[in-house]
Amino acid sequence: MDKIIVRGGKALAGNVKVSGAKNAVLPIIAASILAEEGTCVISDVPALDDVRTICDLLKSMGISLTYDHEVLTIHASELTSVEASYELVRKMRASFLVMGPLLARKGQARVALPGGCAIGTRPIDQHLKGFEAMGAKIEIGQGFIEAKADGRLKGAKIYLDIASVGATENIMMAAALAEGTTVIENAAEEPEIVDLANFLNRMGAKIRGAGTGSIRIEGVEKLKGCTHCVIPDRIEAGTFMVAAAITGGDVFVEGAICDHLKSVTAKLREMGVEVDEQENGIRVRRTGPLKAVDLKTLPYPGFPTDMQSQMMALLLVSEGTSIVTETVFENRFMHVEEFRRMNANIKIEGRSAIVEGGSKLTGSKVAATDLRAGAALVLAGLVSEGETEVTALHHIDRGYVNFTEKLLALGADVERVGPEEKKREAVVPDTIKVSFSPNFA
Ligand SMILES: CC(=O)N[C@H]1[C@@H](OP(=O)(O)OP(=O)(O)OC[C@H]2O[C@@H](n3ccc(=O)[nH]c3=O)[C@H](O)[C@@H]2O)O[C@H](CO)[C@@H](O)[C@@H]1O
Ligand SMILES: C=C(OP(=O)(O)O)C(=O)O
Repeated sequence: MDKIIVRGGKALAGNVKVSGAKNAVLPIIAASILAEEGTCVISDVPALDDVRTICDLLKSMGISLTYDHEVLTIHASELTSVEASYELVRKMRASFLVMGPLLARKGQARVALPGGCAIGTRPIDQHLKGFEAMGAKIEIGQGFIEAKADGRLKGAKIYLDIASVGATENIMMAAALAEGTTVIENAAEEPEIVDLANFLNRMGAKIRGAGTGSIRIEGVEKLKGCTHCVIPDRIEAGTFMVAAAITGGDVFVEGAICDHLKSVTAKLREMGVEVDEQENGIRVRRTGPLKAVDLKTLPYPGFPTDMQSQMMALLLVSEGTSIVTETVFENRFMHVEEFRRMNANIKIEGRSAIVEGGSKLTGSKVAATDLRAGAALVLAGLVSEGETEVTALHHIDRGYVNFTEKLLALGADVERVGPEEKKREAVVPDTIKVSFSPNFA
């Protein structure tokens, strides 16, 4: 079993380059299924386990893919199967995003039920409601969801009860090939939705309003391959912003898009951290003490749930009491128990965690309970006394490219050890560009 070993006490300094966004690239790869002709060439594709999983899923459907220097080439015309297996959907819930494209292109799809995960039950009722409104018949049985359309899907007006990111994406992809116009109201507004809409429009779709609560999609008859560059990962960027702040460091997060990180920037500034928004990235510096602040997770442009645990690590070393309220996922406080092993003083009251700052964190053996929790434990380790060992790294590998190598290059005392590490073939070049051989072929 691999582990990350962190020895606390080093202030991070230097330049770190942000990789392409996991949550943008996954729906984009799913959307490539819609291309009946031509090739999709997607650049800045991060070498993540989740990317491998969705590529394996497309391969299992007869689609061929190649990956070289962060460029993924997809030939989706060869689509032969409309099924997504339990093994692949179980590994990663975003696999469910193939349902909309399959249904739109082939008129049918059979996708394993995604189920819940550590952070919540995560139902898919809004996705299904959208497909049904477009005329699909949905059946659930034997652990699968089967959807069938009689001919093309029909454009519809769909109001989402929750501004779900995944439902907005799945419906948008399905509607791209539907007959007539679809309007999604109370749509999610995340930057990843905009990136997906840009990709679809390059394929020939007619989508307007992505990034607002109302998206209008005029269905077209055919979509074809295109080229696209994925947006930088705002959550990875935010994680390194916190790494700079927690260690009292000075880090330039290269490639971070300031607009995508406004809520994180605002909270860091409230805490007394210097954040300098530049054209090609964000510089984060901290010289003084940190003030406690309250925060509440919300859909974009609110504070992202995917930054909640990293921010909690930072609040642990601030002066005073902070209240962190999680409104997006009902069970996203699993990291609290792990932080407590490091001497953190946190109380949970319903959907809020009362974080007492100022305790001296001590290194300990802890386990990642989800992707962001794993990153947050490493961040806490950077300022803990002694050695912290973080296990269950498969969570971190889902969403961070070369996490330890990037921290190491910023001066952290961190190493990854174990049998998996040997297989990863990671190289750490001067510039910390990706350096991974995922071998998708
Ligand atoms: C691959 C990807 O992009 N993952 C992101 C995406 O997940 P994901 O797309 O799964 O998140 P959603 O926006 O759908 O979920 C938000 C809330 O809506 C609920 N819900 C969702 C769909 C539905 O049909 N019914 C329903 O009740 C969920 O249980 C959750 O409580 O957005 C989340 C919220 O920003 C992020 O934390 C995830 O990192
Ligand atoms: C919750 C996350 O991802 P997913 O939706 O893929 O589980 C995340 O990226 O923090």
